Amino acid sequence: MSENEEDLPREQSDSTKKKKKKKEKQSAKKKKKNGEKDEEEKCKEEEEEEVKEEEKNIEGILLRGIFKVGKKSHDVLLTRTRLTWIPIIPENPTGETSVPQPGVLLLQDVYAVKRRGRRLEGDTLHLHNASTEHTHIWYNTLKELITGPSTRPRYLKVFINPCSHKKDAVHIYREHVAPLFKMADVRTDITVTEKKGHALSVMKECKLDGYDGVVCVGGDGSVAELCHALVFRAQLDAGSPEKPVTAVLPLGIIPAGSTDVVSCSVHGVRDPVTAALHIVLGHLQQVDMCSFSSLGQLVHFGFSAMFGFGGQCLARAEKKRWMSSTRRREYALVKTLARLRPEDCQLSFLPAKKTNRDKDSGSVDAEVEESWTTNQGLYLSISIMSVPCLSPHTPRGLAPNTSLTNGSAALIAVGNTSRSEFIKHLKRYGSSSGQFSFSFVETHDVSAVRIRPRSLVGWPEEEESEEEGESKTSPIIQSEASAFTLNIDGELVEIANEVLIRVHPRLITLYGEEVDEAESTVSCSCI
Ligand SMILES: Nc1ncnc2c1ncn2[C@@H]1O[C@H](COP(=O)(O)OP(=O)(O)OP(=O)(O)O)[C@@H](O)[C@H]1O
Repeated sequence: MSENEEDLPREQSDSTKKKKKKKEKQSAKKKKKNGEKDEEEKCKEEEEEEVKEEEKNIEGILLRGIFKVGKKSHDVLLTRTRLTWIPIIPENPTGETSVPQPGVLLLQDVYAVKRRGRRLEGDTLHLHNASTEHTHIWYNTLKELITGPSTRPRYLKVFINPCSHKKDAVHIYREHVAPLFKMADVRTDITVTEKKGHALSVMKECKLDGYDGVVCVGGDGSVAELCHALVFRAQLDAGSPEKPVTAVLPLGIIPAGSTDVVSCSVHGVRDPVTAALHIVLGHLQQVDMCSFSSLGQLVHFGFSAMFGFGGQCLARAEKKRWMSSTRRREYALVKTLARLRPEDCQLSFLPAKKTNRDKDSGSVDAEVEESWTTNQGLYLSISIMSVPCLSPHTPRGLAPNTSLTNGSAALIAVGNTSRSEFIKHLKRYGSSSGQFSFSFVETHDVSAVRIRPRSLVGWPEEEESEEEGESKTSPIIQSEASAFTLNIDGELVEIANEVLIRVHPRLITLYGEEVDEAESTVSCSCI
């Protein structure tokens, strides 16, 4: 349990204020003339409501007792919604008495937390009483109140990717998360994944009935796999191969990767404790997702896709899996910039305002008329993002103009330009402003995007030979004109022919909340 300092409402001073307010209203009422009947009636109604509220507060006391908080005795009161402890101050021989300041804890915060900016931290309030019987009654009543009907999970399916980033996901879970789950009485069923696709295959078949949510401990790749798995499973269960179906279970993300974009977008920080506390407290946030399909076949569900620079960077990084993730990323960034080349493609999009979304069904199929805008040309980068994609590198996000639940995605298309201008554009993401104020950058709020590369040529010959002898686990980038690569939520995905991306409002629920900005803890010095 803890004391939430920011939320400390003062019950006593509240009621004094209410009485004062009541008196003021009564005297104001006396001054009123006969013609002001409406005003008078309104006052009367408000007054009655206040009296009712006060009565409710008094009646609502479930338990009352004397406990030691620290070294001092306190009068402790428990109602359905709060725990209040008022210091018992002995009367002063001079007759002067100071007004005791009560402490108040809202039960919605128990297992309770303190906020430090975006970070959530556990805190403890010890109530001491010598009587075992007395403390048991308090313990059981509190437990009953806290675990009553709420969005707090009681049983979670947990997936841990032991190979994420620094290979410390298991340690992060054991050290920072498991103790919080245990204290909050949350049971878990843990799978430590053995290979790529393991979480998806478990999710396709396991019984979901008993779980209140799913938890992913890993990086963006693991999150992408589980988000896809949750929506895909909902689609399977609903027998709806064509229409995406809203995921039944919420997903909690314990960040253990190198960038943790989705986690940052719903927590504002890369902090396993904050993430675990959002789960424990049942903070739910609905989030828009995209479906990626090609020639009528679903390829993936996800939050973001990058074509061109973002795809090329990831492809290079994946070939250097043996490097540390920071070095790998910097290497790929520098090398892709050095060999910057635009993609020749046809880009079509459906502006978001042209659609009549059916938010409840999570579908954009109810479009009034599909009025696509189509451009053909050379693009250095095309990004589609249904979430802002916050990270410590880009605190305001790669797509600051979109939000988690606005039902649309940001399309950011960067046309052909010089390397130096492109670098200027990239650098501005870190400083959070002006990244789109270039003549070669266009942004649109969209509900669908179609990309058709004109020629699917892959990498030039010289690069193929240079990358020889790399990790066997690297995704293969085909050099024949049969597929092109997309970076979908940090995962390399090959797509034959064209790709169609559609936004599906509120397709998934994540544990967390909408945040404007991520805590910036790193800076990239390589460009
Ligand atoms: N035991 C495993 N061995 C190898 N790969 C795994 C294993 N378990 C899961 N994976 C896969 O590893 C991929 C990358 O995982 P994840 O994103 O968690 O780590 P990361 O790539 O190091 O982190 P980041 O994306 O933040 O850099 C995912 O596609 C996941 O499916």
